[in-house]
Amino acid sequence: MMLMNCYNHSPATATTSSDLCWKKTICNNNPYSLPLISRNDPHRGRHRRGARARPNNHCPRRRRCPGLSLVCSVAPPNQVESPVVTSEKPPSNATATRRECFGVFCTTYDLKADEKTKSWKKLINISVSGAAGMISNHLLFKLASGEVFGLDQPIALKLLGSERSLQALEGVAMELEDSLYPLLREVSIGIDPYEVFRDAEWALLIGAKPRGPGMERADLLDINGQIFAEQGKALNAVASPNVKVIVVGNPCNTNALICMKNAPKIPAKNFHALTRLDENRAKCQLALKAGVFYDKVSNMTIWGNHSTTQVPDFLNAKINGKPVKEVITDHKWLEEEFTERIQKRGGVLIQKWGRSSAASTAVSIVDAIRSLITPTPEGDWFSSGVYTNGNPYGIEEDIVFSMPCRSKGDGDYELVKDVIIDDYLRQRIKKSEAELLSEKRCVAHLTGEGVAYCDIREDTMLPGEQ
Ligand SMILES: NC(=O)C1=CN([C@@H]2O[C@H](COP(=O)(O)OP(=O)(O)OC[C@H]3O[C@@H](n4cnc5c(N)ncnc54)[C@H](OP(=O)(O)O)[C@@H]3O)[C@@H](O)[C@H]2O)C=CC1
Ligand SMILES: O=C([O-])CC(=O)C(=O)O
Repeated sequence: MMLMNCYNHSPATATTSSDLCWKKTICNNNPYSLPLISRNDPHRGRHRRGARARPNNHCPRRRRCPGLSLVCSVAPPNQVESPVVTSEKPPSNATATRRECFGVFCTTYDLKADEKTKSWKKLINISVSGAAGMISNHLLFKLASGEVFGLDQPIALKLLGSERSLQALEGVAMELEDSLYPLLREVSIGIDPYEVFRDAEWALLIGAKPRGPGMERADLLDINGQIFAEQGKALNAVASPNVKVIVVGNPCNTNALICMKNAPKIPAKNFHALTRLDENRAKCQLALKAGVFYDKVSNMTIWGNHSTTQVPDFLNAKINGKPVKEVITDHKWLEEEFTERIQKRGGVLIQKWGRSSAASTAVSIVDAIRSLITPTPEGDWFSSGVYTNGNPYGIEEDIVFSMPCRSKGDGDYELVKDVIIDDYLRQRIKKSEAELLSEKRCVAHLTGEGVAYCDIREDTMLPGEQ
């Protein structure tokens, strides 16, 4: 084992030289943000592999907190000017290039020197936004445990928060420290996406503003869209060129589109909007109705938007390898009750639980990742919100739409060709398509496609809204 780094202390927590190392993204206007240095630290002066040497006393340079670099002003939702979509890092972030680490994760080890770990794969970087939120609170521990990427895959977690959540983010990082996960080799926290997304191989974009009382869907699209435009630019500038991006924060399909459009260097195919929770919900309800365990339900597609227009496809789904309609003969239930139950499941849960699905969402993010890194079982598929260009179903191009996918386990996917689309399905797919097209018009100012025009007629809902 090689101990390779220095230790810094937060004024609030510094005790002895061998205590935790506290390095965090800091803000000019935050006096708490300049960490003290332990001059007694025996390891002072020995640096982490790949880290830049610091100025003489090891004090990290002050860095500027960029906040949101908005690509356009927030204008009335029906008339907004188009920004220039650029992949350049805004000048205000110019100094923010140093890698961060947190606490015990500032220590690095030579994995190849240890019998138990020398056969492990190369460490991968996973960036997570909204890392202090409810979903992340479940997800991060699953990632760290090895249940997602495997027990021979060491990981680095790079956690993105904001000024408002920085303390909470430290709490999350402390819990990760205290969990002693063998595979978790690095943790860093920060509020600058240009820092946190650096070299990311996976970006799990969870952070988003929830819709407040009286807020129109168009407002939500604009506010969250700006976050995802900024994060797209940051990914474009600093992430691994083949980074896989899973957008969870709502409205996730259009957020994924915005993110993708602002990251022209990253293949469009690499962007996903999470609809796996909807797929899981649909499998559960079909299993319940058929009186079988839910592992008997396969080929479950969610078509369209992660909203109440989504279409859970009972036509192509199977139970014990048979078409659902042969097993569940109450077709009225399938068309009406089942469909609406899935579309509104999130809202019912909020009524019972008082907050939106967090644990099951985290599980579905795990499922979504695993579906991309393990070969899809023969004959089956999974749902993901992906870019429609070149789709074989006649769905309008240039939107992010949930469709059936298969993967060879290499992180990539292909759309499934052999699905049946009848009039019922087509009509409903069209409705979700129309909704996504109108969402796209509302955010044209964020995708670099001109002046936004917002004509959302029905105020459609996220699954969690009623
Ligand atoms: N696709 C899907 O299937 C599902 C999607 N979701 C969506 O996932 C998202 C996160 O849910 P959850 O973790 O429960 O929510 P939480 O409210 O617990 O956390 C959300 C995080 O988003 C960040 N956030 C809040 N407001 C803003 C803002 N104005 N600008 C930037 N970031 C903000 C906050 O992080 P910070 O303070 O660090 O900025 C916060 O930690 C929501 O958008 C939710 O609707 C939820 C369930 C299912
Ligand atoms: O609406 C929300 O925030 C929650 C959500 O997406 C869901 O439960 O599917």
